[in-house]
Amino acid sequence: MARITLRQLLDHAAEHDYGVPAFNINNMEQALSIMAAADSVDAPVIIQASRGARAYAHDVMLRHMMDAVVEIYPHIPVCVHLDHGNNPATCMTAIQAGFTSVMMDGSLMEDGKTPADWTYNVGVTKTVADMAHLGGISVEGELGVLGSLETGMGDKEDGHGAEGKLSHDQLLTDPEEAVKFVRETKVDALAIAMGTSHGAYKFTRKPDGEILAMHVIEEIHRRLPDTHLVMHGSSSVPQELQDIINKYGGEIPQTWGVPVEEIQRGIKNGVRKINIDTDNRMALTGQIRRVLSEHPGEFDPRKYLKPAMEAMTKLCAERLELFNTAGQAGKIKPIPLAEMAKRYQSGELDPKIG
Ligand SMILES: O=C(CO)COP(=O)(O)O
Ligand SMILES: O=C[C@H](O)COP(=O)(O)O
Ligand SMILES: [Zn+2]
Ligand SMILES: [Zn+2]
Repeated sequence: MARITLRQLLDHAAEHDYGVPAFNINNMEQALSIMAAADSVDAPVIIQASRGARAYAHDVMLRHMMDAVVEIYPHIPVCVHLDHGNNPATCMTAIQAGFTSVMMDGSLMEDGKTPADWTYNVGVTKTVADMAHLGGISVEGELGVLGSLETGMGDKEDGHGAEGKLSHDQLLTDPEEAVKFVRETKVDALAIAMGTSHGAYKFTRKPDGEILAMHVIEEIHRRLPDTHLVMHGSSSVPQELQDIINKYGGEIPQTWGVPVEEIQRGIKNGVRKINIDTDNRMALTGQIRRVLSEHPGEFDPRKYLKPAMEAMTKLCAERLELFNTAGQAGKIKPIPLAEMAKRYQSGELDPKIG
């Protein structure tokens, strides 16, 4: 039994100064690629599924897939997390499907596109935290709206994300409000906005402090040193993956992601969960394009999916190494949900705010 809660995993990461990538999955190939990477470097992992992934794969399939990976790799702690839950019901059904952690993203309304106000966000997030903690399940909240500081636009690319132009204030989490938010909701982890966005088109140039506001993370960490921070939209969009896709018929305009050094700087400042989806999508697509273009007669999916999985495994293993997640799996013994529930009840896991 190696399923672990987000809270236990991030507490361990904070204690030992590392970060944990949260990789998105939609199918078996992605799940197996992540696990092969985690196994190769002895790292715990967070596997997350969005609402879109749940609709694509079906909750029953996801549940059995997660059972399968913990059975295949019993020594690897796996946190199964809901990415961007849009309302309390979505979070509750994820818990029923075996997720050990949920994100209640109250930065946007239920429609996933209208920026929400403070009262709404605190209300839904606290509701989910109160309920989930009774069962020992962890909760991530979000304060601030993800979007580009270059254009003021939210990210619509993945079907969720703010619509219309956002103000600078909305795009940068306010450190004072972050303290209040964590105190009122008792979330286990806090996603913050500081210029990253989902998808491949994050920045039109290599980001500096103007458009990737790492100083906001440092400021929040100073005020909330015991809160686990989450960076969304943290794909690096490596040049070589853009190149390979374009070499084999793709058309990805030149773009920049979040440099790994910036994520490492975040990890020194309380970032414990780093969300990565796009990089893996690109790693898979690059190899599928290459194989189909080099071997146009090929029609056995394994012939292109296997190299695709290898590329994804390589990318995941690199991130696990660079975030210092590697080598930590063997040091963690997952705490059962019932025991986590007792710890929440006792107040032991309440946010520590000075
Ligand atoms: O934040 C993410 C999922 O919640 C994924 O971000 P990327 O699109 O940068 O991979
Ligand atoms: O938002 C985060 C992930 O990139 C998931 O994207 P998705 O909603 O297209 O599954
Ligand atoms: Zn997304
Ligand atoms: Zn996200």
